[in-house]
Amino acid sequence: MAIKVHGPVMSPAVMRVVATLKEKELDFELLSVNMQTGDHKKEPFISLNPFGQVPAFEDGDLKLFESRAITQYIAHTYADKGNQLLANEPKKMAIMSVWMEVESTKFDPIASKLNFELVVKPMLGMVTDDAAVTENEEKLGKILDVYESRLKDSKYLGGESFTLADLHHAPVVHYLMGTKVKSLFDARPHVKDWCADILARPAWSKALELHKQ
Ligand SMILES: N[C@@H](CCC(=O)N[C@@H](CS)C(=O)NCC(=O)O)C(=O)O
Repeated sequence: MAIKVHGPVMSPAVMRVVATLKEKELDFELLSVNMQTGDHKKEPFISLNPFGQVPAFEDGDLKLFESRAITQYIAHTYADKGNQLLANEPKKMAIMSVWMEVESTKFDPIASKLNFELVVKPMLGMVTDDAAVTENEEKLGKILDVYESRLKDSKYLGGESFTLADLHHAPVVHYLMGTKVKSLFDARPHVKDWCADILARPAWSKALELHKQ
């Protein structure tokens, strides 16, 4: 049975899953969920994710939600397909997990808030809260200082090879690159190179092609 991803491809959390499937060269079906009409808060979607958020995911009889849990399932289950996205031994895996946690608990809340203020609100004709932008730019700068120091010593966050710890950042980094917040990434040379590297991956370009459809 085909892998199914439910959710709009413009959503960063959906893109996290789509990029992983592209890295793994897996076929999948993308099923749209109309968030404007609130379909993510109603049946049948709510049976797939009781929290009413995209994405939801199906692989045969397995149903999952939470994008980072889904990417880890894909990377483990399809380890022999496409590009390897996991570290290959327990200590390296633990370091990779550290940076996956950093992404989800430290980077993402701040970066997603900036994405909401600077990308989503203008798209929806809403007014950007400049004070919130300033406050979160300051917070993001401090987080990126830590990234800069990590990436001085290590090509990727999890180690010397690209892993899910890097991939999980790609969607929000992609959107922020089109905003004034890009200067925060560019001001830190190792962070700048890392962003260019993770966004230049063929799988990421293939995932972005879905935005055009
Ligand atoms: N932790 C969740 C977050 C998912 C999430 O925030 N999805 C957003 C779209 S990117 C959403 O569904 N927002 C609508 C809502 O929260 O009602 C994940 O990674 O899957």
